[in-house]
Order: sequence, then structure tokens, then C-alpha cells
Amino acid sequence: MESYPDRHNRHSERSYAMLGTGALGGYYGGCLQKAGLDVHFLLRSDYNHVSQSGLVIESTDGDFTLSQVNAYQDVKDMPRCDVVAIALKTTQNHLLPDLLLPVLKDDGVVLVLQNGLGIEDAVAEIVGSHRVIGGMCFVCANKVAPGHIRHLDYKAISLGEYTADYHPAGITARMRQIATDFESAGIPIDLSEDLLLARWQKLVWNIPYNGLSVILNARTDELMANASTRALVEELMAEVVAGAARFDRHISSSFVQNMLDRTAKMKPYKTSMKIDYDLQRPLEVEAIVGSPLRLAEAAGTNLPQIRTLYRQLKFLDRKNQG
Ligand SMILES: NC(=O)C1=CN([C@@H]2O[C@H](COP(=O)(O)OP(=O)(O)OC[C@H]3O[C@@H](n4cnc5c(N)ncnc54)[C@H](OP(=O)(O)O)[C@@H]3O)[C@@H](O)[C@H]2O)C=CC1
Ligand SMILES: CC(C)(CO)C(=O)C(=O)O
Repeated sequence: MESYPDRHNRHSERSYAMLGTGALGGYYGGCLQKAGLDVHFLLRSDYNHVSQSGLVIESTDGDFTLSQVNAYQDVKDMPRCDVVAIALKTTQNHLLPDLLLPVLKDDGVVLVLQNGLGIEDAVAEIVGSHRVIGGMCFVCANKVAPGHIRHLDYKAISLGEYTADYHPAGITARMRQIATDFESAGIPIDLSEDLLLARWQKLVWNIPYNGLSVILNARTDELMANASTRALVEELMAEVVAGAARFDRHISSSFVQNMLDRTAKMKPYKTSMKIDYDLQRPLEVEAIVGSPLRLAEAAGTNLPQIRTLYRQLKFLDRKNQG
């Protein structure tokens, strides 16, 4: 395993704050620090461990250890950063009004790495709509122990600039700068001209697989291997496509096919919602299922299968939380 103790070997002028150092924050933040960027990690339960022992990243690209990282348990102790990445579960987003402003430079930008729809709207209310970028992460990673992240598959991020009402904003200079930083860390970046389209495209995967993995107690390979569950996945994907179309975002059948093919080839994967369920943590039902459902229905599109999925998840989430 390679070891990278030096956290001050800067290749980029931009500093990064990772709000949340779990699967996503630990993996991407770890890769950025390994590439020489200035990264600051906000932690909660792992603070003592990580501030003493650093981060261990087990990755299909090669394992590495960062023996020292800039670890914090309070944003007030963090330096203001150019890019503040939100890598908490969306169930914690009620904390964002307190977390974001102390760590964001006046000309800095918030990078929303979470799954779901409409999160950028809420972030824009806190920091202003000109300071938000969305990042859709196509990665399979888990936190397996304090400060220990296991990266299993994929890693690309699709970036899209936020604007009020999600009208397409094109590709901006700061998107390119962030892309350069991540690419220097070996993370492929796709630049999207239309954040709303990219968000709905991500939901093509998350709504069926996250939802069904919990309701049916199944991994992705099990959902794909059985004809009935594969049909359910495809029907839910078709409703996501219909929801997107209501907002004039057109998702091609080849995109959907690609998601199915990708998942069929994926190593057997327990979705992050299923991991949360098994650990009796709150589920990201509202961000991933409730929010797109409400938006589509308010715009006049009925999505009956997604509504059923949503109700079942709400029931299971409540029951699971005792
Ligand atoms: N994992 C994946 O492969 C993917 C995840 N996503 C999305 O990324 C987002 C993050 O998911 P993921 O990284 O898996 O989640 P994790 O649960 O692994 O990480 C979230 C981290 O946030 C920390 N945290 C929570 N509240 C606070 C707080 N108040 N202060 C400091 N830290 C806090 C948690 O700390 P603690 O350890 O104390 O709980 C935890 O380590 C989600 O929206 C998810 O849907 C998207 C694509 C893929
Ligand atoms: C689709 C997947 C598994 C990685 O591509 C993902 O992004 C997720 O778990 O949310």
C-alpha cells in the first residue's frame, strides 16, 4: 500500500472542503489530497481516529494511506475554501445553513455531490444561486470502518452549473477548473450543459435500484438476474424518463439501456440506501424519490409506480427508525 504523508504539496490554487468524510467525501477528498491538493475534511464520529491516524483508501485503482489529513469537527475551525463539497447524506441537509457559510470563501462555490433532486435550490437559498454547482457521482464506495473507505467500482463525476429554475447554463470556466483538479486526481469528469437533465439522468439509476434494494432486500445483481424484478426496474426507469420529459428533459432509450447494461456488469452491489437501512439509519427517500415525484406530479405527470415505491419506502423507513 502506498503512503502519502505530505498534505502541503499543492498543484492547484484551489482549496477544497469536504463536508462529510464518509464514502464519497473520504474517497474523492483522499484522491484530491493524494494528487497534492489542499483538502480539509469535516468529520463527526470519526474525528478522533482520523485526526490521529489519517485516512485509508482501498481502491480498485490501488490502495493508499494518507497518514495525516486536515481534520475538523467544527466548521468554525476550518479555513474558508474555494470549493466546498457537500458529501453528507441528504438526511443531514437541515444542518447546511450552519455548515456552509463559515467555510465558503466569498468568491467560492458549493459543489453538491449528493444524490437526489432539488438540493441545489436549497443550497442556493443559503449561499446565493451564483455559487452552486451540482456533481452527479457515478461511484460505488462504502465507509467500512472509521477513516477507512472502500472504493469498489466506477468513479466519474458529471458536473453541471446551477441556475435559478435550472435553466441550462452551459459550461463555465469554474466547472473546467474543478474538472482539472479532479482529473489531476484520476477522476474522470463529464461537463454537462444542463444540470437538470443530468440530475434526472442520475435518478434513472437511483430511483429503481436504491428503492427496490430496500423494499426487496436485494443487491443489484439479484434485481438484474430475476425477470420480474428486472421488469420492475425497467418500468420505474420509464417513469423517471416520463418525469424528466415533463420538464423538457429528454432521456434517450440508449441512455436507459446503458444504465441497465452497466448495472448488469457491475460487481454485486448493495446500494447506499440499503446500507443505511441495514444500519437503521434514516433513508434518503425524500431527496431521491419524494422530491422528483412531487415536482413531476405538481407539473401534471402521474408516476404511479414511483408513488407506490415512495409510500413503501416511507413506511419501511419509519418502521426501521423505531
Ligand atoms: N457511496 C456511494 O457510492 C455514493 C453515494 N452518493 C451520495 O453521496 C452522498 C453521501 O453518501 P455517502 O458518502 O455514501 O454517505 P456516508 O454515510 O458514507 O458518509 C456521510 C458522512 O457524513 C458524516 N456526517 C454526517 N453528519 C455530519 C456532521 N454534522 N458533521 C460532520 N460529518 C457529518 C457522517 O459521519 P458519521 O460517520 O459520524 O456518520 C459520514 O461519515 C449521499 O447523498 C449519497 O446518496 C452518490 C453516489 C455514490
Ligand atoms: C450508480 C451508482 C451505483 C454508481 O454508478 C451510484 O451512483 C449510486 O450508488 O448512487
